[in-house]
Amino acid sequence: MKVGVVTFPGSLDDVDAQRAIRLGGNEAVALWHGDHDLRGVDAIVLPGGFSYGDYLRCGAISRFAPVMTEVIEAASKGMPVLGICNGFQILCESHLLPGALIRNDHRKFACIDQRLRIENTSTPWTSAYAPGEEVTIVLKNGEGGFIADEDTLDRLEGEGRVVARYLDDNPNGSMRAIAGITNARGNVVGLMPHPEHAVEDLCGPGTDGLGFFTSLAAATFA
Ligand SMILES: NC(=O)CC[C@H](N)C(=O)O
Repeated sequence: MKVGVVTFPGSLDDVDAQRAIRLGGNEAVALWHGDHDLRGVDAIVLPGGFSYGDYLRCGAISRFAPVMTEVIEAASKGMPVLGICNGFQILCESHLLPGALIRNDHRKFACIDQRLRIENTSTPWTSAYAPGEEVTIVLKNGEGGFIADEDTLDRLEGEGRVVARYLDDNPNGSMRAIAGITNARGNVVGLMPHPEHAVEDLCGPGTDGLGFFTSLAAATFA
């Protein structure tokens, strides 16, 4: 599978995402925020970082990058898209996912190894996990508090669209301890923690994040 990773000005984790994609058995393709085509990729990762310096709100300017027109169109046709942290913020700003990410409730940047439960294993990004599997991956954000109105939260829960939930302490005040969600079709996933930083034993908290990238290699979709 060819997986494009979009680099925006201020992206930080694009190279780590490319490496994780390769370790997961896929080919990584570098895409630039100013691109007008997706170079034949089968899936897309919007990586973490501080795109456009987080000005206005995290992800608010990136949403208008030229490449996002193509990403939004491809996502609406079913292409798998994973937004990690800043990428999750961009997906919410683009309205590919509901809700918003706001400043952490404790007002500090959080950087920790975070325990999560994977609750939806039917997406192309999470099928390698067992339902309810508990994993530990890195979390690092300043605006990671997931919020949505009660109806939206109930719909996400009712339709099984909460992909991952925080265990132990809620690190940023996210409503219902939500760490990741998917769209109604299940192809677009936003995740606040960083699976691409937990793919090798040499560094980080083990390899629990690798499943996000091996899932994709095994996925078949229309
Ligand atoms: N690690 C990240 O992608 C951080 C995203 C964003 N800059 C924040 O602080 O919330």
